[in-house]
Amino acid sequence: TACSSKYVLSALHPMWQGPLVAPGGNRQSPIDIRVRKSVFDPHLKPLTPDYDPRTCSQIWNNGYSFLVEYDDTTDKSTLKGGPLEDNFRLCQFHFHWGESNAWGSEHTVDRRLFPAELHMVHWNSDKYSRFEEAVMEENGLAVIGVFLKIGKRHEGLQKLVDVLPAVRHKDSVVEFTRFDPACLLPTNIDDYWTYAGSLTTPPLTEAVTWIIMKQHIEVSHDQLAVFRSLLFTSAEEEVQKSMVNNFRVQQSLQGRTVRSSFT
Ligand SMILES: CCc1cc2c(cc1OS(N)(=O)=O)CC[C@@H]1[C@@H]2CC[C@]2(C)[C@@H](O)CC[C@@H]12
Ligand SMILES: [Zn+2]
Repeated sequence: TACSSKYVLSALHPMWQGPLVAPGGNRQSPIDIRVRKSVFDPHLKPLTPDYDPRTCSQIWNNGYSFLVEYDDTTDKSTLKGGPLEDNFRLCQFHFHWGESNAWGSEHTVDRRLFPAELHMVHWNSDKYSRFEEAVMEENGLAVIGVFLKIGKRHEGLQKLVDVLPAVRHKDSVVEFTRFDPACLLPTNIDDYWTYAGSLTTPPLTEAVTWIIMKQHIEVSHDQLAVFRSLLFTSAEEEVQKSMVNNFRVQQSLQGRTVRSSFT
C-alpha cells in the first residue's frame, strides 16, 4: 500500500534526534502540553474512528520503530470528526519508547513523561489520492497519540507482542492480519488535546493535525520489554543496537494554541 512503500528514510539513524527544528519550521512536534494554557473549544466534535481489522496487512521494522500497516487503498479504516473537516484513512500505527519506564513518550503533559506513546497515522483521503502526496500537505495527516503506562497486561496488544520477535531486525517484515487498532484506544476518546504540528521523524513535514488522548492505556512491564528486544540494526550488521529511546526532542510551541475538547 502507499503507506508501506519500501524506501527507508536514511535520516532515521537510531540515535537520530534529528535537526532541532526542521528548516523554516514553525509548527514542529512533539511538544509539551501545558494543561492550563490549553483552550477549551466547544465546537470540537466527538472523534469517530471506524476501523476494519481485515485491512491490517503487515508489521515492518523500518529501523526506527515497528509499523503495523493497513491497506489504505479503500475507505475501510477511517477517522472523522474531532477537529477534522475531512475523512482520513488509517495507514499505520507505531510506538515510541524508552530504555527505561521513566521516559519514552514524545509528547509530555505539564512536563510529565510516559514510558511510551502510540501513534495512529491517517491521511486525508478527501483531498489527496495517496499517503506520499498527503504527507507533504498542511492538512494532509491526522495522528492520534495515546500515552502508555505500566500496569496490567493489555490483552489486545499481546497478539502484536507475540509476533515482534519475527521483526527483530531492521527491514524485516512479517504478515499480520485481522488486528483491530481500536482495541488500543482508551475507553474515553472524547477528551483530547489537538494542535497543528509535524511528523516527528523525517520528512518532519508540517502536515499533522495532532489529537492527543487525555486518558492513557496500560500495558505490562513484560509487554514493553518485548518492544525493547527489537533492534535498530539489520541482521547483516555486526554490532546490534537495541531499539530504545526512539523519540524526538521536544520542539518549541512558537505561538501555537493547544485546544482541548474538555474543560
Ligand atoms: C516510524 C515512525 C514514522 C515513520 C514514518 C512516518 C511517520 C512516523 O512517525 S511519526 N511520529 O508519526 O512522525 C511518516 C512518513 C513515513 C514513515 C515510514 C516510512 C514511509 C511510509 C515511507 O515508505 C514513505 C513515507 C514514510
Ligand atoms: Zn510517531
